Amino acid sequence: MRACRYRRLQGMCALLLCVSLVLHMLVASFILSLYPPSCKSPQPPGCQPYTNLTSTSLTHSERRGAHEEHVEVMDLSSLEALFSHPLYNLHLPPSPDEDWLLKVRTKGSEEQNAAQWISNSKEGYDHIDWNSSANTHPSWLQFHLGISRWQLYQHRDDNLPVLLKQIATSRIVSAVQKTGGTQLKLVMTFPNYGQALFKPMKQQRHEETNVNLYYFSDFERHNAEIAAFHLDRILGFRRVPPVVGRLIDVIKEIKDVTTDHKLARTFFNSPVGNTCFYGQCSYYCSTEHAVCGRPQALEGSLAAMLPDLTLAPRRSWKNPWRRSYSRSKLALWENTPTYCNAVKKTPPYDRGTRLVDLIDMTILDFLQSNMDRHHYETFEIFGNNTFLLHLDNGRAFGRYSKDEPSILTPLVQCCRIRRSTLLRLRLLSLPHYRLSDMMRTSLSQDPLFSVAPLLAEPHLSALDRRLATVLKTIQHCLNQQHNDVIYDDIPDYSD
Ligand SMILES: Nc1ncnc2c1ncn2[C@@H]1O[C@H](COP(=O)(O)OP(=O)(O)OP(=O)(O)O)[C@@H](O)[C@H]1O
Ligand SMILES: [Mn+2]
Repeated sequence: MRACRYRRLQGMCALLLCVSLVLHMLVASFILSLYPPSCKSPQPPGCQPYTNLTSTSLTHSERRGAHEEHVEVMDLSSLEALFSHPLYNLHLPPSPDEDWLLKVRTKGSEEQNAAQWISNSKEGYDHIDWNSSANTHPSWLQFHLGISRWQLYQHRDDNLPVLLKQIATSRIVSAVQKTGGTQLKLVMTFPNYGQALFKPMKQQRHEETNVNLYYFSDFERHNAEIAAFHLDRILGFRRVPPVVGRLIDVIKEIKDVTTDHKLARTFFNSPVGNTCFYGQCSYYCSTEHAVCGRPQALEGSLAAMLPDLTLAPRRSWKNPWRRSYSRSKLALWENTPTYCNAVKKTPPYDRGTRLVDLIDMTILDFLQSNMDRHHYETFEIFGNNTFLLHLDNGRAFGRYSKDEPSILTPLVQCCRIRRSTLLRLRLLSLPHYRLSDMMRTSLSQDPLFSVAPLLAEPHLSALDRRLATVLKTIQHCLNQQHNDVIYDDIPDYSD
């Protein structure tokens, strides 16, 4: 650990040693201590599009004949054209050193460049033979090292398809329950010490949320987590951690490998012989809410884990437009049309990009009809000048036959939007780049597409309908001659 020193965490080697009980983190910190800054250069133009990931661990019996043909022919060129558009390739100045989440001093790294970190052979894990050269780093580590002040990954990040494929196909060494939150989720670990957050399928994709359920009683949907990642990327935000679908064998890949005895104790066989489990959590962890394989195969979403909180602490913020989470009470914003005036004067919304970042998140949530954005998180090290993490999208895409106008309230009340966001939204409303088409194409790259489309067609059409509503709302703001509707974050770009 001699060379270890994170940016602005000088002298924190002791802290890193404290947390080194977690082996994968220890490995990460060794590597980070050697990491040369030059590895973060922007991606070269024309690098690989997000490669097709359909050839994963799905068994043939899981596939549907007619649908499978479709899998092979999905044309990625329209999505490729979108991602080649100048609005996705804006020339931004290179990020200064302090804009990287994890970064180390280069001093002293030269003599260690040749060194390799050798792991004690631990059962189930790969032998580590990484050194300080970035191309030996596992994809999860490259992902962590690529997180910056303004985004989780770069546009056309070469590592993204590699990371997704690794999460979708690598052997699962361990699966333990993640505490916190209301619903059952597992942290899965791979042989290269990478980790992902697993959320199981709880609802068939074509089902709509029961109209009598309040939003806070709605189930979470694995396909919503996957679709949110694709939607966020198509919107050009890159603020949702990479998510991929996977068919899990609940016995071989959870029960047999878990060290979580509380979780193991909740496995049982259903009356028709499917293997089910329910884990322990505050609301939805009981025999009645069990998740079941068919008979062992269970669909789920796997989100790449963010760097551990001890390495990259996050701050949680209350959303000023959060719902009351009560059946009878309205929140203040719901009956105060001037609510935004007060928010605009309140730090951190009174300066910088925080308000327009919140509007970006609002637009993502209205499009996917996610009412469950009570909090959002940021990386603490970046202070108030940073992007908002779009975590937890499990309650999105519950209904396609109805839109939820109240989600758009921050935009309606504040009449403010980033110019780059507005221009991309307009682009996505053109026939050539229609949002629903982009989403259909993008989602076809997920491995679970070979079971069934991740979003049913009515959900895709709802996206176009909701996008038109967003654009109409902005037009209404402009017509009312608000003089500060557009926050011009790209003054050099002419449309
Ligand atoms: N990809 C990720 N990497 C690391 N931590 C994550 C990731 N996604 C979510 N988390 C953390 O895990 C916690 C629970 O996740 P999430 O909110 O998705 O679960 P949940 O059960 O839906 O929670 P809630 O009931 O509060 O909505 C969050 O507070 C978040 O900080
Ligand atoms: Mn949730």
